[in-house]
Amino acid sequence: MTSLDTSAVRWRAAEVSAPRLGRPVPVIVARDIPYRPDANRFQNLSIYLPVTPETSAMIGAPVVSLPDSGPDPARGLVHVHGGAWRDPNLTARSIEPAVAHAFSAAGDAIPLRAVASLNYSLSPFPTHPELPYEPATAEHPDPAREAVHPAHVRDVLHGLDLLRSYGLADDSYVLSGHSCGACIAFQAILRSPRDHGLDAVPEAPRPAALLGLNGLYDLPALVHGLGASHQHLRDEYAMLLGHAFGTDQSRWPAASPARFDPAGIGERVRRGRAPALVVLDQSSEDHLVPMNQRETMEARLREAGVPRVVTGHRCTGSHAAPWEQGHMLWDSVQDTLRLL
Ligand SMILES: N[C@@H](CC(=O)c1ccccc1NC=O)C(=O)O
Repeated sequence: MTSLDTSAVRWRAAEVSAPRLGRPVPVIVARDIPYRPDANRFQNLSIYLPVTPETSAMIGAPVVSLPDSGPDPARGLVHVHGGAWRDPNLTARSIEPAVAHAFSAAGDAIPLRAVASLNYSLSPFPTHPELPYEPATAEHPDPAREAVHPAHVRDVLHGLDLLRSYGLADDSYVLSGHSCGACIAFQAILRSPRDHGLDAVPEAPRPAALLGLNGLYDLPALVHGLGASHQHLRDEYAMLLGHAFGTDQSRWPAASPARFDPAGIGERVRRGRAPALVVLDQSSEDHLVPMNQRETMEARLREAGVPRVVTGHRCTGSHAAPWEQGHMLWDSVQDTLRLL
């Protein structure tokens, strides 16, 4: 394997903000660290740290590890953004409002030592209002927007492997995902890298918990089981899932976390590859995702014998509100940390 040298990226001082916070919050950040040797523009991740005397001293230094967690079992958050596998305007930066809330407390009150947010290659989006991309007719090919499953989850597994090399250990972090990002996070943890065709990539560090927010888990049901409230989205979902998973719908169930073999999920929990805690939160006012996505996923996890499957109640309002507002995502993470 080609070795990966990410030391060209350096820690910097920056500010992040959230709609409900009166002023920006200072952070230390390393942006867009590539996790593949010949990374496209989305094969990278960003890491945010609270400002402390130790992290301030890192400004200007190359990124070679996560800061030491010290004696306290402070934890990390790793996030996988949404955007229907296709929206180039929805990136790893969508975690910033939640980071602002997380790091707005003073010093010792901050319960996280680091937040990492992953970008990953996207699928074509020919009908995007400002940035349409259709590989067949594109003037300039853009490999970063031509991913088809399992390319998205492979990217995320490579990103988690880079974080492992930086010191991310088993049980040291919560893995969260919003919308399709929840799908990808669950695909990455509830199955092995080998199941996704990655023989050379080790298992991801085990998250202490998985947190799914307004998540997509059952792909066939997004076309054939939307229910009356979301029925009008049927054609849109058929199109976007066709780009992300291929138009052969017989392949969609095997890619759906809510349809993974329960015995296989149970086995991964017993072998210590999947967490004993999963929190699923779905806004009942979400105009893009019906409640049955969470319900089906929850039922499958219970059937698989995951020790604690908890329904979160922080997500309200629109589909994007949890990350746009930041506080819902952060409250969900805090609830999850309290359950550990
Ligand atoms: N602007 C986004 C909206 C979106 O994220 C989305 C749309 C339909 C169903 C699910 C969505 N998000 C899941 O990641 C898009 O249309 O790609």
